[in-house]
Amino acid sequence: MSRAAAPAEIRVADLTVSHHRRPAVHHLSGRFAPGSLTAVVGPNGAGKTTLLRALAGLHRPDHGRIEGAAGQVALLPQQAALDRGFPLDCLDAVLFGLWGKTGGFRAIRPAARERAEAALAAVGLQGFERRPVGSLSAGQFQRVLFARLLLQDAPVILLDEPFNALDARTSADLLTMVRRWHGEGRTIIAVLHDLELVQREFPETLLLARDCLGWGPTGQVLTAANRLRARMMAEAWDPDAGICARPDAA
Ligand SMILES: Nc1ncnc2c1ncn2[C@@H]1O[C@H](COP(=O)(O)OP(=O)(O)OP(=O)(O)O)[C@@H](O)[C@H]1O
Repeated sequence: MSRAAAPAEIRVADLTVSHHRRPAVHHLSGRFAPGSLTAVVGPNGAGKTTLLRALAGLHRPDHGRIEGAAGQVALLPQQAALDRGFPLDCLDAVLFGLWGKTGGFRAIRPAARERAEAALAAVGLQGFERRPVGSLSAGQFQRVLFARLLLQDAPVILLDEPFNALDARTSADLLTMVRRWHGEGRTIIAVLHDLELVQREFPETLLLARDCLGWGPTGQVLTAANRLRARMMAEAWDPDAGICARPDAA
């Protein structure tokens, strides 16, 4: 591992997370081992983003517990969830990753600025420091967000659809960074839709369709039967279901 502390095990116990009291993640229990590389897959609306946000401490569970995640997580949000309309240049967007630690740009030290410049260079964006983020292509912006993760140097990295809508070259470069982080002993949890990529690169998989349909070695989770079940549960999704509709729920 480079500089980050070794990750702790993350344990999820009977976790339910809701939007407007309707569960998006329902009674999930399991563990992410330190240094594991896990794909979170499932149909649209399965609760994948909600789970990542809960792990990052951005969405409070209404039932159950998350242990071991607090203070060691960095999150790459979905690009679609980000507003690129405000006037921010690439260097400041990377430095924004330190916001929680510094409390504002005035407190940014020259050493942090140098590390942010080095992070931009590491993702192939040397010379982009003063470019407004609003002027970047989707791929360039994703590189900026990866530079921010580099600067954050967290033991646990959460990635929400990190390769969505990227060209082959950008995806390959960013996948190389994910492999490197994994090689450094960090815990990586990534929401993905490309099941071929998952089968090739991710040893562990959590298959979610609000309820957990499988969590463990990818080959054992991504069976044809489990994938069919996930699709059927997505089709059966009832937006008006009450909280904790599962009959055997505690
Ligand atoms: N802010 C919100 N307000 C109300 N409902 C929400 C909100 N965010 C998510 N939901 C609902 O919670 C459920 C899970 O959404 P979530 O975004 O976690 O799914 P997902 O698996 O990440 O989907 P996708 O693959 O489409 O990104 C969906 O039914 C969604 O409509």
